[in-house]
Amino acid sequence: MQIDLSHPDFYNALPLLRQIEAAGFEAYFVGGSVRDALLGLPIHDVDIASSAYPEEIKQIFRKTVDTGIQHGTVMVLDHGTGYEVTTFRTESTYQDFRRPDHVTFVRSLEEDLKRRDFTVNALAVKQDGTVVDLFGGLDDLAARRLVAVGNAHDRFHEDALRMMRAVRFESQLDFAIEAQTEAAIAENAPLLEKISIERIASEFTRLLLGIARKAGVTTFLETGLFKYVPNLATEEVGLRHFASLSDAQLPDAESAWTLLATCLQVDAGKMLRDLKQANALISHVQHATALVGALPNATSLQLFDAGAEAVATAAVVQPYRQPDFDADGLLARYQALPIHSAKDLTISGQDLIKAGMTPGPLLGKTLRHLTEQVVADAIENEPTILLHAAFA
Ligand SMILES: Nc1ccn([C@@H]2O[C@H](COP(=O)(O)OP(=O)(O)OP(=O)(O)O)[C@@H](O)[C@H]2O)c(=O)n1
Repeated sequence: MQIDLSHPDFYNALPLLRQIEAAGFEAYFVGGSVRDALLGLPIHDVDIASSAYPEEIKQIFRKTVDTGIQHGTVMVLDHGTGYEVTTFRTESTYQDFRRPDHVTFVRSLEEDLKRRDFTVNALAVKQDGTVVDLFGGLDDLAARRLVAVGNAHDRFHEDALRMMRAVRFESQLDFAIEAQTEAAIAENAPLLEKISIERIASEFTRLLLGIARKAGVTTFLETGLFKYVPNLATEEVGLRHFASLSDAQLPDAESAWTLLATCLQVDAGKMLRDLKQANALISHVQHATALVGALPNATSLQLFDAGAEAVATAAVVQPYRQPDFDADGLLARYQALPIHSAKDLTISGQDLIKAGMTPGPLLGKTLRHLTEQVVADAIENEPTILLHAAFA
């Protein structure tokens, strides 16, 4: 089987593979880019695996950076682009079920491929485009099947995150997880407790954004993986409800978490803080969740307080909960608000002080009160009217 390597990400890296070969070593494209190219999907980073040891790679190329040399990865700089070249390796002791404690470099491609997670991720491509398929990955790709390489229990004991990767790939690629692999996930699900929350949450977010979200969430439930994720462990009913909604793909993490939080009826802020998500995401989802909870009869003030981003997210999310919801109408209502920020008031705190108000809590309260009245269209956003209302 040959693969077309005309995609610029592969094509531009071909001289590197040739140079490694010319020095007497093997070099292949491996991992997700090979899988995605064969599926006709856009590819991201190309990974190169080689029989050359890191020190040998550094001798072959003039410009290199030691990005992860203890794990065998050296970045080769070529015309301003960096390519990660990783030495074939095996991992021998796996005490924390997360990262290999000990990496052993090997010269054999087979040794390297057999420690990878799934057969579709264990394909290698030579510089002439020949696909090396030692574990049936091509058949599994064609059948859209996710199968652990070798013994599934061993693969999940080596790295328990792979169980989350399985449900993520199920959703992202619309693959089915093969029965023995799925049974091994159900059996080993408690190992997830050893994995950092950030890594679990990152895979879960990708699951939420996949094209087969319903299937991914269902397997996440059926295998019991959910029991080992903070805040989701007690939410089986809400997760089932979530899985029953429209399967249309969600556009971004904000809408995904907002839809989930409203289905689970949990405090979105707490859930996302516990899952160690970024503050910007937490704040966005908190506002959007509050608004979605108030729809379809949200007041102008609720729209104003939610803000543009959260209103846009609510307009995306609500139709999943209520298919006949008028999302455009919601956006139009927001656009039609007299102001969109307290800064849009035609007077400022300084103006109130100049007019005789003492700086302090009353000033803030007054500005808020004026904002509320303008948003509700009770008074006009006009300086003399606002000043009059402030001292009324
Ligand atoms: N827990 C893991 C992570 C990665 N891999 C192997 O390392 C490759 C690269 O991993 P990564 O870049 O994390 O994921 P991809 O499979 O490339 O998928 P994506 O780019 O969609 O994350 C995988 O294809 C797989 O062969 C693995 O065996 N076990």
